Amino acid sequence: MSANLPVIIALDFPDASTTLNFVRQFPHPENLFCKVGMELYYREGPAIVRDLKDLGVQIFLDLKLHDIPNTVGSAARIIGQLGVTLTTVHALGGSKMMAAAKQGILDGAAAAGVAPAKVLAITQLTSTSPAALRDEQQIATPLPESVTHLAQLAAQSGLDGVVSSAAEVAAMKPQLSAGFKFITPGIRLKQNQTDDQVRVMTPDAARRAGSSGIVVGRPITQAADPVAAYEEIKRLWEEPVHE
Ligand SMILES: O=c1ccn([C@@H]2O[C@H](COP(=O)(O)O)[C@@H](O)[C@H]2O)c(=O)[nH]1
Repeated sequence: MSANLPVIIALDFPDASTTLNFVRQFPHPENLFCKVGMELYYREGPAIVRDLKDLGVQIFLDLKLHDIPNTVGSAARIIGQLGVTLTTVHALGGSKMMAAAKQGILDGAAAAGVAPAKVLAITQLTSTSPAALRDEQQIATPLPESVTHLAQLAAQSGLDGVVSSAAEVAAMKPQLSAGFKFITPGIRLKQNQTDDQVRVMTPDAARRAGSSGIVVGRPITQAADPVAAYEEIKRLWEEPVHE
């Protein structure tokens, strides 16, 4: 996996046929990196991962596991067999749960003879505002510090990176080792509506902040011309950073 990943398209669609028709409109599906989330996976199961892999698509399976360590470890063992590139657990599940997830992925991958997925910790969802963190979760720590703390916990638990808003990356990156991944959803172009996202950034600002990869759903999937929207976001993401 290179230092900067391609734009990851969130395939938040209700079923396989809608998803595969969407992917097939791209001239080179084999160059795509796509995210399969709960909606699609709960409907279609591992078959959708196989179908996308058959088109050459690289997969981020974003199921955000969050349960007791034994349950997460067992589920991760199954995910590990699928041969996906990235997968997620919630950092708030704790260090034992994260370590169990990582071990489960390694065990599953070894059993299936595939490369193990990198395991990312969800820190604070990009739809969470500082006010919600304080008033709903009753976490008094400021949001960027909470994200940095959870990223350090994820690293100590053996995980490969985190999911956060790009807005937190510049502050936490110096405190984590080289190679640790910062994958950032909540990406919007200036003309896009923010929808339910709160901590948003443009693709070029995310790149300058140090994101390793951006995840983009509705600005591409709901665009009048998804291929053109993808190409524009990719152009901004890949724009050289001038120091
Ligand atoms: O903190 C998080 C973690 C995951 N996501 C996922 O990313 C995409 C974003 O979709 P948009 O349509 O671009 O808003 C979606 O699949 C989420 O489940 C996130 O947004 N924030």
